[in-house]
Amino acid sequence: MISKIEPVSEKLTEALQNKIDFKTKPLGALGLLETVALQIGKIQNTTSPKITKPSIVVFTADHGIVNSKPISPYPQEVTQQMVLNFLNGGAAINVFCKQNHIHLNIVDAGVNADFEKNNNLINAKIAYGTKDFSAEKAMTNEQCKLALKKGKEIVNSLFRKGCNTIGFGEMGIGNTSSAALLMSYFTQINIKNCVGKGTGLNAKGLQQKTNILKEVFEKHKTTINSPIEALATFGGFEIAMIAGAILEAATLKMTILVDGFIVTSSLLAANAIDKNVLDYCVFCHTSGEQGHKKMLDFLNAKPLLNLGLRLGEGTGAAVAFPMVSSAINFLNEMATFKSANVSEA
Ligand SMILES: Cc1cc2ncn([C@H]3O[C@H](COP(=O)(O)O)[C@@H](O)[C@H]3O)c2cc1C
Ligand SMILES: O=C(O)c1cccnc1
Repeated sequence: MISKIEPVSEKLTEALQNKIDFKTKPLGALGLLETVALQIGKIQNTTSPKITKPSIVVFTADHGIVNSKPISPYPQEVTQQMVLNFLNGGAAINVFCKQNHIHLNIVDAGVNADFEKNNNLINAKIAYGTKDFSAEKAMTNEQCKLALKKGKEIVNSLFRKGCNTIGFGEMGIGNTSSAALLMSYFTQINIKNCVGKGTGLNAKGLQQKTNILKEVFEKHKTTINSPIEALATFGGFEIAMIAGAILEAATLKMTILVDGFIVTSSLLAANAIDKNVLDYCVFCHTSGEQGHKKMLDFLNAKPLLNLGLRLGEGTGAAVAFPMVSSAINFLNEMATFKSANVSEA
């Protein structure tokens, strides 16, 4: 695949670093906020970056494996019920987006239900859930490519409406299993070290899930020859759509707010397609799902927060957003030693 994502420009790196260093504070004293300010300055290729129309898009879909194997404590219908909860404003992501003035969009990427027409729900349904990957590939390569394309189109449309900062979230009962399989494939970490408790399995349930996913991984691993085939084999529609969304956001030089375990599994696929994508990623938090820290280490990422969140929906991105705003604001608004008449070291 030809790289469409340009690496960030280094043209203003020195000017940005000087601007950061001349602010009225000890050198480096704003820690990771300085790293984020420098990164977004490079992404936007300006020493005065701005956040415009910050948005989070939650992609939702169902997983065939849920109805055949005990990999999640919750039943499949929770996915569709949560979509209605998102539309009614009652989920965690609704609360945090409202609090932080982030535009929220919900996408049906492949939920096993039909929804009444709703202006707040984008219909990008590929199918009524994926196939059961313990028996066959979760989706065809064509469905996977379609999911990537729809993810790209959704981001492109938000970009055209003025959004330059975007986070992604997901909802899909069973999707920590897909994410663990993708993690093992892309990082080469043994599947047993990728599987976690998800929505809250006990020790016995975790052992069961691990055994099931080990078998699934062994069944398919030799038939996968590309990142797209990995996504198609292990699913789900929301994860593939987020991978397409991430690739488009980076192509358009948007700042990407990376959420937790599931979204980072999409990023692993996007990174395998085009590693320049990482230049555009701000890592928002370390999820409580045990594999996430290892994913982040694989990507050399230093996330902003570690709150023990293990929810998904984009909540880590929404909660970290004010910190990203702080990074932009100190860069644009703080006085310099000279302007404020403060003595330098
Ligand atoms: C009520 C509820 C709300 C959620 N919001 C996000 N998830 C999260 O949990 C699911 C993945 O965990 P597993 O693989 O164990 O099923 C995903 O839907 C994810 O977004 C939720 C899960 C539940 C139950
Ligand atoms: O970190 C996540 O994205 C996550 C963790 C557990 C359950 N659902 C999502």
